[in-house]
Amino acid sequence: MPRLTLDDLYRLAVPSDPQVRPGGAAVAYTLTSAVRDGDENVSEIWLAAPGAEPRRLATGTLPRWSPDGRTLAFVRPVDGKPQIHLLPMDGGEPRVLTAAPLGAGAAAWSPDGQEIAYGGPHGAPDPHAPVVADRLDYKADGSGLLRGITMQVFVVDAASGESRRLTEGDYHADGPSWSPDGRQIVFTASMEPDRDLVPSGAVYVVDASGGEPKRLTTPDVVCVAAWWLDGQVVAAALEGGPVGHTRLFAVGQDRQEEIDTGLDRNIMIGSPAYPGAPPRRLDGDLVFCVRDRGFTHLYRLRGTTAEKIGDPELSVSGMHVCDGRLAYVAASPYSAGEVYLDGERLTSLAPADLELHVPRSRTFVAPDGTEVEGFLTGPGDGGPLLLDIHGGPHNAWAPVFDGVHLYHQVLASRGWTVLALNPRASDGYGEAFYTAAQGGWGVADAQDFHAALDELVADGTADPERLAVTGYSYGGYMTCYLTAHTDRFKAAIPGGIVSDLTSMAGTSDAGYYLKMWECSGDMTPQSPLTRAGRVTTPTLILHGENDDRCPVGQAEQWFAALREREVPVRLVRYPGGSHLFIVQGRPSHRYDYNERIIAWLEQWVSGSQN
Ligand SMILES: CSCC[C@H](NC=O)C(=O)N[C@@H](Cc1ccccc1)C(=O)O
Repeated sequence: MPRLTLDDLYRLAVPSDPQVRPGGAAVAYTLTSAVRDGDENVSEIWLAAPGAEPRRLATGTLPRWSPDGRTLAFVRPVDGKPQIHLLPMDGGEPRVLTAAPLGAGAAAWSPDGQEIAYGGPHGAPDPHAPVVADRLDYKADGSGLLRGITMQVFVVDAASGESRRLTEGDYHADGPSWSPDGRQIVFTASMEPDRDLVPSGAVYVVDASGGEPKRLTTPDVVCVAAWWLDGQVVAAALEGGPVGHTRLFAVGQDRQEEIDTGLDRNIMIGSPAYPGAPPRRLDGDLVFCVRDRGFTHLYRLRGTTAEKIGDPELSVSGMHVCDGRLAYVAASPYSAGEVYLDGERLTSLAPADLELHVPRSRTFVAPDGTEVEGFLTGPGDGGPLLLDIHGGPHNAWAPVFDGVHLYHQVLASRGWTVLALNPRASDGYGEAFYTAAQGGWGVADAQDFHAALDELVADGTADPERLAVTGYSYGGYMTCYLTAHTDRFKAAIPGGIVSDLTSMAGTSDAGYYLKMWECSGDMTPQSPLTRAGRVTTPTLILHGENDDRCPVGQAEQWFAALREREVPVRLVRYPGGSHLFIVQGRPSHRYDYNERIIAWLEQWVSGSQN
């Protein structure tokens, strides 16, 4: 069977956001593909049911069923702005419902199906006016300069399309969820004047007809989302600081109580580039996603006991429950994602005509006794090895096929072994592990990479003369950090990089968070630029030009520092690319990113040219 090539990027279709149809054994989901024509990612809404071929319903994203299951709301751009559309399931074309000047988010149906709440941007920005900032949160990766735009909650009449704004103020409010009687809506917002300096986020409740929102949660938790689940408001929140596991809380007036899952695991509610989904009720029990040693698994809380449900070899990226039926999207070593309903697979999206290399788990022990897990893809026969470092630093590699890092598969076919390591600070190994590099970026975790490489060299898995390193974001940071401390790598490819923590702290949209909580204390030993003079490794820097998380100046600084010392270095800038461009960006950029990694390795690592 043939092996994967980079052109398969244009053949992969990845499902997400499954939604169980009320009263029916069917699941709507979004299916996203990269399309060469127009160089765009196209998302469509599909419907899958047991015993039937999945069928395409419409182009769009964020499918949401009306309570009677007869109408499907979804989001699709009109004149460049996302608007909520309604698709009647008994026939007919979708009709556009909202005319939100800056666009609308996912639909939240009222329990009687008469109205829809949604979060959306609000404001009247003038692109030519001077941009005035009084707080640090004046920009956000993916959106750029906010120019006074805030997120607000709106309610639209599902019949007339008449819309009203429910929240108003100099704060961001989002994630509306209706009370079972349809009289109230909860949402999350951070209304503190110094919310850019103090981690904050609370659950508010407001009458659906309007009025002053009332705060429900107390300031000792930072709420990121809330849902009304069977008459109970449940919030996802952090306690005791902004770096740590997300937990679930039962929310009342002026109080919240942690829902004890008994698991030392991070609750995953889902966000761009991170797997997970909002928790749901299944026959009264709470079902939620957690990170679990690289995988994302589903758990069901029966009373006080959380039980893992579903196939532990699958890694879940989305989940939904309705009328006692559980749908999820999950990836395996052979598929970037399939849709399941009550454990039955409804789709066949895997590239079945390709033979994929399957990642193998392996644990390593760092000098201080910390155990770290990694996944090896490729022959492991003493040939070249590429160390790949994930972002976050609190993300994690999963031992499944993904449609982003296609170079893993191509390199494995060309004799490379790829090591995707989950060093300390990765998610899925407990909270102490998650926070183990706070204030010690590089200083604490560099040993994990060296320990793994030492073991793989010692046992003949990798050739010590043909080691290379790559990584994105935190992984780009660590690639710079490692090459500033060792010459063991023959090539390095940092992407979306962090090179200078001092300038990063003042220019990233998360710079203050980085300085105060991730790299607190003396940043000098943590900053790669401190030791740029030590670098000899030929380095290819790949960076999105519109990255507001790790601004392109980070790449420019590293490029200049290496070039002036005559280290072989190349900088590639991706026009319009945000921090997430390798996941969500133009297909041609994603292809190029993969292609350049392979070409740089083959140029600089001897004996690896094919
Ligand atoms: C409060 S969001 C900043 C952290 C975020 N974490 C999850 O991914 C993130 O974007 N991390 C970057 C690296 C980074 C960390 C802290 C501040 C700026 C950038 C990443 O994706 O690795």
